[in-house]
Amino acid sequence: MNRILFRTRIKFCGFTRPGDVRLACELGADAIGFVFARNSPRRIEPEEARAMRQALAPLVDAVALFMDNPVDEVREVVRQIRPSLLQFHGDEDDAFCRGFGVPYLKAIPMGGELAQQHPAALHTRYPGAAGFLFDSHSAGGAGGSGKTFDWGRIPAGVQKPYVLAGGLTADNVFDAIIATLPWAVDVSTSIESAPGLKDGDKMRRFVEEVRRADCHVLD
Ligand SMILES: O=C(O)c1ccccc1NCC(=O)[C@H](O)[C@H](O)COP(=O)(O)O
Repeated sequence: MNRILFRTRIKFCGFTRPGDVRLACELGADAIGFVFARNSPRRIEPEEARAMRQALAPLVDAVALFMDNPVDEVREVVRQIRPSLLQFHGDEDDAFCRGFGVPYLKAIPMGGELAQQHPAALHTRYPGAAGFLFDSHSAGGAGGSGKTFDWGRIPAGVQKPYVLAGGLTADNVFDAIIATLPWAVDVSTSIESAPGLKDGDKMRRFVEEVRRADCHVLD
């Protein structure tokens, strides 16, 4: 992909307060993630997510995140929130992920066996995916850990857009973008003061560093 004038998209994930959503949009987020995974400290109910959905600025995507949720739960979120993208972190297969009529991202656990496979295996296993999200958790583990993984493990030759996630911070996102040239970056922990509570200064610094990487001329 030609990176001249490329703009790395930014997804901020795990919101629980409408005011944080408004601020994130003003600061330049392209997508806002709402977590419906069970046992997550950032999990919200569909009713709460509706209020935050209304706080979204125009042209900013709402992403609904799941991890092995029952089909009825996903349906209910889709009905109430109307997300533009779904994100699946569990053992969901392509048929399940495609079954809601909304484009989806499949999270790939970089601590898990899928990470070792040839990219063709990812495409074969998830032909309907709009893209992949490489995150630091192991298979069966939850995201939002604040931990990084070895970016060198991202399979070369992935044909779909991919999102880099896992332990990104304002201090490492410049290097992460230069090293991996992702379509987008996704962050949760490092822009928080506590799980689910976002911090304006941390979000601003993160956006500034992504913009700095986008202005960096590659050799
Ligand atoms: O955020 C969670 O609590 C969560 C729980 C279960 C599955 C996935 C989860 N989050 C996934 C995300 O999209 C995070 O933004 C991504 O893992 C990066 O998180 P972090 O390492 O904290 O920046």
